[in-house]
Amino acid sequence: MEKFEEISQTEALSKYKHYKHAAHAMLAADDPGTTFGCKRNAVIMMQMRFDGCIGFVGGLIDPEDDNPVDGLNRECVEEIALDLDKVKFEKENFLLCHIVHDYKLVLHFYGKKIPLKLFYEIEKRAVLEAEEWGNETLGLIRVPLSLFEQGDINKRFKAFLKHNFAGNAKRQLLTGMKMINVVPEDVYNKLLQGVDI
Ligand SMILES: O=c1[nH]cnc2c1ncn2[C@H]1C[C@H](O)[C@@H](COP(=O)(O)OP(=O)(O)O)O1
Repeated sequence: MEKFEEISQTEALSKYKHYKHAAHAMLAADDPGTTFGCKRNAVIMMQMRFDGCIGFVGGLIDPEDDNPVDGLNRECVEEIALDLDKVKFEKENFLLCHIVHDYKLVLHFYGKKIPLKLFYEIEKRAVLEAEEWGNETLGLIRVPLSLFEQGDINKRFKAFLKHNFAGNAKRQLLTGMKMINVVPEDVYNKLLQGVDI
């Protein structure tokens, strides 16, 4: 079983520089819309990967990169044709770092919120322009964040979490959405009812 340990990014980039490093990122936006009468709250972008798992955009970075965020931006251009003049990940968008010693792998995670209009533009551009579309990236997915008003209120989100996730993407999702306040705290707590982080 893979064991993901949280580690500071500084330690990961010094002591474990010789490991493989990957960087992935969460893009999110507030969404005032409704789906079958339920408020959507927000959208988070994930992708269906070539291996059938769900993950975030990003990938392995070159050892020559000064900082993982440079490799991340390059992967975002390849996978979703991200227009870096409009949205670019910066060092300040760093959220979490995990290490898996068995695989000599470090996973850096970033996240930021953007306006909904821009989120939609990124989705459309990815299909038309991304070099890796249909290859590494089989499709973009919006994480369902709507709640029912009664009963099994977080049924949709819990069903989503039953998919297979790449690496520690599920943990990145649950932790990252809290760190960048993707939804208000009360909505976050309801979404996570009965969910193990
Ligand atoms: O979204 C993710 N979150 C955490 N770890 C992930 C995610 N997606 C993949 N991974 C893991 C799986 C692999 O061990 C490495 C490298 O990932 P990948 O994106 O496949 O890298 P390349 O596209 O091959 O450069 O991270």
